[in-house]
Amino acid sequence: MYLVYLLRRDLRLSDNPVFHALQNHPRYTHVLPLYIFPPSQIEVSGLVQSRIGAKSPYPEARSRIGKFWRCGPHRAKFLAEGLWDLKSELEALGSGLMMRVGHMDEVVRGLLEGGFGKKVAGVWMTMDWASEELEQMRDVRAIVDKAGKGNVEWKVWDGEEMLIHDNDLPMKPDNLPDTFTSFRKRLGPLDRSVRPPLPRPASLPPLPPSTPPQPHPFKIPDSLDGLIDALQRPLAASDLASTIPPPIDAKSAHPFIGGETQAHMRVEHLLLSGAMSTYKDTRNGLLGADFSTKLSGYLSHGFITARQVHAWMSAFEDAAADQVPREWRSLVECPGYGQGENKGTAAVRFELLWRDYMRLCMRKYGDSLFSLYGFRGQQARSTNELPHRKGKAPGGVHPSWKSFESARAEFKRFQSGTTGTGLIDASMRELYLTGYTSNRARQNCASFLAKWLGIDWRVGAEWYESMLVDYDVANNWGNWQYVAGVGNDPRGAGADGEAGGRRFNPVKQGWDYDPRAEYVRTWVAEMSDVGHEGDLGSIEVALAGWKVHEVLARRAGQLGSVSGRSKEAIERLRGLEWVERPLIKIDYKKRIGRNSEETTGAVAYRRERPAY
Ligand SMILES: Cc1cc2nc3c(=O)[nH]c(=O)nc-3n(C[C@H](O)[C@H](O)[C@H](O)COP(=O)(O)OP(=O)(O)OC[C@H]3O[C@@H](n4cnc5c(N)ncnc54)[C@H](O)[C@@H]3O)c2cc1C
Repeated sequence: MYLVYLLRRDLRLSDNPVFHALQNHPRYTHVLPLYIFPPSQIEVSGLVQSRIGAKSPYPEARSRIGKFWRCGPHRAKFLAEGLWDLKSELEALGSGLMMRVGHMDEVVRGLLEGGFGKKVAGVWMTMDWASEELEQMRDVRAIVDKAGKGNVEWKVWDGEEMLIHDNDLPMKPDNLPDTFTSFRKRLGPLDRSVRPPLPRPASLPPLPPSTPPQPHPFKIPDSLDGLIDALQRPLAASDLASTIPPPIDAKSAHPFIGGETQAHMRVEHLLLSGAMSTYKDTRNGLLGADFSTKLSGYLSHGFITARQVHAWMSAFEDAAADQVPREWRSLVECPGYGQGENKGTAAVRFELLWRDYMRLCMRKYGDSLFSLYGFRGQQARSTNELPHRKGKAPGGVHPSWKSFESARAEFKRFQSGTTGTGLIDASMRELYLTGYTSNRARQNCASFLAKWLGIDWRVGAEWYESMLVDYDVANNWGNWQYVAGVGNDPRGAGADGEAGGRRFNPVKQGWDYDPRAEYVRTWVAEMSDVGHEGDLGSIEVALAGWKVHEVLARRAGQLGSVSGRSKEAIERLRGLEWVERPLIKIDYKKRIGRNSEETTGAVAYRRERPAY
């Protein structure tokens, strides 16, 4: 009796309910773990066999509005690494992983009607609440019912990807409060509500003795490098690559390899190095690998679960060394070991709850996750608020979003990091080049696009979907909505500002979080020398390029006080189109200390307009 286990975002052995249940299973003699590349979500044409005339039968996997690749090169690589890791871990247990291309229901039909004959007695998968994934599940179920003729067990397991299990929530997802704070308050102390993770299986049933081949025209590569190449090759030609000058000496904040093994190593590193304990103080950082956990990519692909992170932090806090993998025993020597929850571990849990909350919002609001007026639009409709009639969009959101069509050129400059606003440009270039950018930078970029440029925020969300290594349906679209003022942010759609609600002033945020313009200098090659000596005038230029003339004029009589390198770097900016003509000039004046503008010490800020 064979079982087919369809994997999606549960690409791990430990804390996996299906693998857990399959140890010594009485019914299934053979199990086929199967990963299917969905051609609408990831471009599969690179997996076509290189024969003359061979062509992918599927349309390109592009986004709805901006027509970007839905899965860009960074995530494609991270996914391939994770699949390869899972494959070798499964092989070590006497099992394996089969990879295929196609619509999930087609592949399952092929196995039930052809490949395995009548030997398949079960098809299992884990739950995923995103709308495309729900549809996939419905389609597979229909095939199992039809082709299985009642003889095939169909089972959908809880994916266990939440920190708090559904059954332990004090409310049903339909009654989820519309603010995170109310949700958090209703949960009570976490320790009682997080279930322990499931152990890694010690053994698994073997693969079926033979597995049907991948149908023509596709071929699954037999090496990790081959798989990465096949997934990245079709994505290669991008006109942005020629627009973004390569940064000098920039190091990715996300140099990590995909997969469960690496995910565990990352948690080990965070605990051993103390980075988990200092997280609260460092989390708004912009540069380096350890200012935040960088667990998002591992969580998004299901290489690790939130409750594993919680459990390992708890083991560290409670001096329960037997609860962590054996190799981590040097944990006992780390500062903070056995001293209970600290500021850092509490803050990580808090963020993991945000993750749960975004998932629950997706369940509550379904497809309005992707609609222009978002959750607020749906809330307004359900309360019979019909503000459109009064010339307003639902929930107080300003209605005049520019469409992608009408704002193509502006969007291109946003994408390529040539807006003229330093923090935004650095982040957009970092995203394109590495697949990662910090939460602080994401908030600013989303606010810049949606609230300052007034462009349809969904195009930004699509671009993030394409570029992010850690793309996650609920987190990405939910956070974009939140910042755009159409999601569950109580201050999101107030009266302030033309586009409605709270918005970040990216120049002020630059001064607050990148006060020496190191982040801008790292990613914006044209700015690499601007401000490197820490003089405030050139930092001002790095953060708000259009200030170049003002700063040079201010210094006309005192240029001797600025070194040649800094002065030349600023002067070189004068001819640059995107510096001279920024997309928008956002006002912010820093109050200059008494000692002169060259002071780099403590500074006071004056708000020119509401900024957060
Ligand atoms: C516009 C925008 C788009 C985003 N898109 C994504 C996305 O596609 N995938 C994604 O995982 N996160 C997304 N986030 C949330 C957040 O920016 C990332 O989770 C975080 O930057 C990842 O880095 P980290 O793992 O070091 O996070 P840490 O700061 O170390 O946080 C720990 C974990 O908590 C969770 N988390 C942290 N912040 C949030 C948040 N605001 N909402 C939900 N969960 C959170 C993540 O799982 C993260 O790994 C987005 C945020 C914004 C503002």
